[in-house]
Amino acid sequence: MAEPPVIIWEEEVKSVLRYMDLVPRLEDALGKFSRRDSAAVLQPVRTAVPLQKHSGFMGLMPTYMENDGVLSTKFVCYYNRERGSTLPAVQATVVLLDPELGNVKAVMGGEVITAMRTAALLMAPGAEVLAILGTGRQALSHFNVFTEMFSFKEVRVWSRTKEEVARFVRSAGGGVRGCGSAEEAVRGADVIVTVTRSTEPVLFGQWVKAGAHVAAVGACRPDWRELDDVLMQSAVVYVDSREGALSESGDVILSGAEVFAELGDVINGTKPAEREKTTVFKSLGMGVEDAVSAQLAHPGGFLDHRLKAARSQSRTLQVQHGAHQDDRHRGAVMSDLFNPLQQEHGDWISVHGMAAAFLLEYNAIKKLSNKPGKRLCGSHYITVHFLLTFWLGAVTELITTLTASSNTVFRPRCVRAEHSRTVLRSVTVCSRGVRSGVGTPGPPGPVSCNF
Ligand SMILES: NC(=O)C1=CN([C@@H]2O[C@H](COP(=O)(O)OP(=O)(O)OC[C@H]3O[C@@H](n4cnc5c(N)ncnc54)[C@H](O)[C@@H]3O)[C@@H](O)[C@H]2O)C=CC1
Ligand SMILES: O=C([O-])C1=[NH+]CCC1
Repeated sequence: MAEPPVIIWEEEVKSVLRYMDLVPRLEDALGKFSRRDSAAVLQPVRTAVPLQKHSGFMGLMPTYMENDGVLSTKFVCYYNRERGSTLPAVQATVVLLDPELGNVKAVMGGEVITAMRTAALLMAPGAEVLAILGTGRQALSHFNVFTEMFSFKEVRVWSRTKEEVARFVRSAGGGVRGCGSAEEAVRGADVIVTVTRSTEPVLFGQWVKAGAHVAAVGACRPDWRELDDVLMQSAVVYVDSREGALSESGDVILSGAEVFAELGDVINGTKPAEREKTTVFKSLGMGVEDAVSAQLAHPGGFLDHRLKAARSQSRTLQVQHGAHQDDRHRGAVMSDLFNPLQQEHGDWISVHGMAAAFLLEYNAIKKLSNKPGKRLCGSHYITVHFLLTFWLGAVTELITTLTASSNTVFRPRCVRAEHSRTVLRSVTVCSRGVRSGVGTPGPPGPVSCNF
């Protein structure tokens, strides 16, 4: 008998998903998609059911990743709202199924997934000025990921009303310049993100600096536009899916622009990233992006430990969002390395590790001291004590941690959180250097680091 489906609310998804985990998986998924290997990714073009009365669509986005055993679909409703409307433009739910039995395993809030996986595709290392047109949900997720991964000298934002701009500047927590016109925002910008609900162009080629990168995220219907013909025809155009762009993107279809490549082609190295030229990435969103995001966040998935921790109101949330800002990256790296490290009582485990270390040390010193003519005292004793405590402490703590979080009888029931927030911190810092090959913290490589 299949288990009943688990419901995972938006707040839970939010506390589990992090760009550090998402980015490499999206990169992998886009690469697989562009290889058109049906056992890797099977993803038909989104089916859009018109919701005439409400000026919207319901999109159905099924995806099957046979090799990875992932079957999912997203239901997403997206709207062309009236001016001044405060209703959301996008509402989404992701459903994960068991590909063998066909039962629903999890029903998950899809809005955080949609916001994060869309923003995570748009990276621009080396760029100095970022301009965002639009101040809604996607605008904020793009701002968050860009400023988390890169350091822009200037971030500008424009929207249709001063109030919206002011609200965005407030919610972004400073470091953003509100602009009075779209032109003012984009002139001279290295990266421009269009995240509006507009159905007419809001960005014009004559404003765009040569060599800039434009990420066009809105305009997801064949008769909706965000970019004008001049820009579309003069830029090198990248898309997420060729089939998708040719059936859904007004910017591509109505401008007659040629699609140069999919992002996955660039990831696979089969098409170049034309860094010197003006580039447009026309994003429409793909089911496979939702599938890998949902797979990460669902029970039993790679981040299961975080989900459990989030559900039991663990301290994980404090590590992620709270006082320990610098632990955000470390925490993610830690979970990459030792996943699934699941200690809610990390300190409890650390104490056991330390106790084991002291026992070993006691025995070692006793043995040394018992050798005839080799009695330890004074500075020798202190040196041996220090070395043994340090190394044995680190090693035994790690072994205790791994054992306690393993799927064996040695794992105590109470063990649920990510790691000790005090004693294990030294190990966390070390592990970061080991993984990245460098000693200093830093973000991972971006998905489309190519622009
Ligand atoms: N490519 C993708 O994967 C995805 C695309 N989208 C699309 O991104 C766009 C933004 O989505 P959200 O941020 O969720 O919407 P939202 O409603 O939160 O924000 C929309 C923003 O666009 C502005 N806007 C609305 N009409 C405008 C117009 N005529 N001219 C200029 N600005 C206008 C609003 O003032 C607001 O700042 C939508 O078109 C949505 O369909 C959303 C999710 C994923
Ligand atoms: O991929 C997605 O979820 C969407 N694309 C356009 C609106 C929603």
